[in-house]
Amino acid sequence: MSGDVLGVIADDYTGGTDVAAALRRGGFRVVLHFGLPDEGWAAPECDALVIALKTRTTEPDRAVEQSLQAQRLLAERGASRLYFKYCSTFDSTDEGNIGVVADALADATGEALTIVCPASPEHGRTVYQGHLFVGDRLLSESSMRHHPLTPMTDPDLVRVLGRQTARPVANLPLAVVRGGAEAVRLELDRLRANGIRHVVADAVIDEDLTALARACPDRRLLTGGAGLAGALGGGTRAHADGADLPGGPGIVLAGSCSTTTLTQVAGAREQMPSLRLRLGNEDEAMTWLADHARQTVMLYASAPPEERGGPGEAESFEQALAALGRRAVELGYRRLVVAGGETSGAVVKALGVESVEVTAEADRGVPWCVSTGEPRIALLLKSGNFGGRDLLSRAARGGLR
Ligand SMILES: Nc1ncnc2c1ncn2[C@@H]1O[C@H](COP(=O)(O)OP(=O)(O)OP(=O)(O)O)[C@@H](O)[C@H]1O
Ligand SMILES: O=C(O)[C@@H](O)C(=O)CO
Repeated sequence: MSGDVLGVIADDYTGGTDVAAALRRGGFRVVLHFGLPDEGWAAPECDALVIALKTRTTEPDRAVEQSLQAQRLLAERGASRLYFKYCSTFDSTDEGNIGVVADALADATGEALTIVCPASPEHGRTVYQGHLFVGDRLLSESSMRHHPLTPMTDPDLVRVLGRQTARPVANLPLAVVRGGAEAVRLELDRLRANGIRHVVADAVIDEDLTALARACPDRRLLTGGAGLAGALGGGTRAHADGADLPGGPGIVLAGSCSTTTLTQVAGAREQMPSLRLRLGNEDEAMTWLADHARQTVMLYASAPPEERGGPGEAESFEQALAALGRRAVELGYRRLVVAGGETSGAVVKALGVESVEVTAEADRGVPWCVSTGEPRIALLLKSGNFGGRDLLSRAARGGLR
């Protein structure tokens, strides 16, 4: 692989598929790798190479180390520009990891100033006066304030990031963004001359992201959600059609307990045989799966708060769903729909899938990923908060948008 490749480092697996989908929509041919590739990995020909890590909630030092390793691997594979993708709800804590990783990547790429732009208008994430909104609520008034690992209780991203880095942070106001690419470029030059390292950019509609992207054609490092990444391609949609998915029945494995996923699980239960996984019925679930192996089915652990086990059970559910995923492939399933970021990480690891080609989306930000190795497996890894009510049932049958 050679030439002008965009390198992307995502801080979780479903975030990796989200940014890959946005890039594909923006006209890039995208290859996605789950976890750090081996040194000798020969990346397939592509315009954007995404390495999805699981660094969102790890120790900051570990997140930095892995991100730097990914940066080096991407640079060696022709990536002249780098994009650091984190959550559109800026999931992080005062200890990290967005600030520390962005600093390390800026130092490694020799970039003096970075854009910080989690806005994804298509998902209702907008930034105004440096404040992040989820729909019509400030971040701190959204359900993210109750997130178990990264509770977001401060909507002012200049302040939030200021606690994660010792380097100066400033806001790029919407008035400047609306002035267009040249106005943005001049203001970024001024901020850089004043020693600013991180610029939290306001963006409310897709055109704001386009202006930001146009202002930064040569920046070696940009950071943000899927929205800004998608804008980098200029939206030519050159690679945005169709998907050649393997046939046969599909299987849904749901471990996300978000409100969106619970609604989707309820929808899928009306459409296909399903079994709820509880700790203790794993063997029964394996037998049930084998008995239904010619049908499109769903196995789910997803449950509302009052029916959930404690946090100590989360890992057990992930492992149980991962084992069921592996068994499903042995039984001949070639389309797997997985709900939840952590759950997706466990399933992907159990399957041994590393590199995938990113193809058409089943819903906004939820693309089909087809393994490049054998057997050819199609995976739909769904972020907890993404997708309409019918997504799981539709996707299990190979549906596209
Ligand atoms: N009934 C249950 N009781 C306790 N924990 C559960 C139960 N069902 C699922 N879990 C766990 O809840 C966690 C859900 O996290 P996961 O990242 O998969 O979903 P999410 O947070 O909704 O997705 P995303 O990170 O994409 O927004 C997993 O660790 C899963 O094993
Ligand atoms: O940016 C988002 O909201 C998603 O891609 C994500 O990172 C979910 O974990």
